[in-house]
Amino acid sequence: MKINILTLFPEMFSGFKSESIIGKALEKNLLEINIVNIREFCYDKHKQADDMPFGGGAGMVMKPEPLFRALETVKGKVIYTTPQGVRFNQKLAIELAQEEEITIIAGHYEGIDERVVESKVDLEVSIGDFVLTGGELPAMMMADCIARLVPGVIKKESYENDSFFNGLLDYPHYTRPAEYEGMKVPEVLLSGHHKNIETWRLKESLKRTYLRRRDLLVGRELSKEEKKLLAEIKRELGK
Ligand SMILES: NC(=O)c1ccc(NCc2cccc(O)c2)nc1
Repeated sequence: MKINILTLFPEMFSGFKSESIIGKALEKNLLEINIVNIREFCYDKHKQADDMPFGGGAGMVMKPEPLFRALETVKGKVIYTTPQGVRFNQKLAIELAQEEEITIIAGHYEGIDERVVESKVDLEVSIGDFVLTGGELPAMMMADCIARLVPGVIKKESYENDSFFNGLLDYPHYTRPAEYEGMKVPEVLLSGHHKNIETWRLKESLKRTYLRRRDLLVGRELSKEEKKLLAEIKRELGK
C-alpha cells in the first residue's frame, strides 16, 4: 500500500516516518509513505501557496494551481482532512487500508480552494470536532491508523484485541513487576489459566464499554457469554 500526503510542511513527517512501528514497516517495505511538498508546485516567483479569500474575511485559502499540479503526480482515492469532513473511525480506516494507494491532502489556513474539493477530493474526513492549525496531524493520525492495518506492520494477534476491532473497548493491561507500591496485578492474570484469563478480559472489556461508551453496545450483537457477563456486571454495579 502507498500513502501520499500533500503538505506545506514536509518536515513535520520526518519523525513519523523514521521512528517506531511506522519506521520499521517502511524499512521492511511493507508500505510506502510519500510526502509531497506542495510548495514545489508553486511556480510563481514568491512560491505563493495561499492567498486572500474572495469575498473578504480573515485568514488565507490555499490556492488551487499548486494543489492541482501536485495531485497530477499521485494516484488513488483523494482524502482531504478538514473539520467539515465525515468522522474518521476504525471502520473507515479498515476500508481505506484495502486500497492500493491513497492520497491525503493536509489543508492549512482556512482550508483549500473549493474547486479542488469539488473536482479532485473523493472524501472529506475529520478526526474530531475541533480546529487545528493545519491538517498535518490529522493526516499523520489517519496514516498511522491505516498503516498499522497493513499485514505485517503489527503482530496479527494484537490487532485482533484492538479496541473497536471487536466493537468493545480494550481490557486493562499489566506487566512486571507483579506488585508495585503495594498495588497488585489481578490474580487471574498470574494464574496461567487461559480460559479464565480470556473470560476476565472479555468481562473487563464489557464493563469498560458499558461504563464509558455505552453507545458502542447499542446495536452490537452480544454472544451468549457476553450477555451473561454483562448481567453479572450490572448486578455487581448495582445497576
Ligand atoms: N478536525 C480535523 O480533522 C481538522 C482538520 C484540519 C484542521 N485544520 C486545518 C483546516 C483545514 C481545512 C479547513 C479548516 O477550517 C482547517 N483542523 C482540524
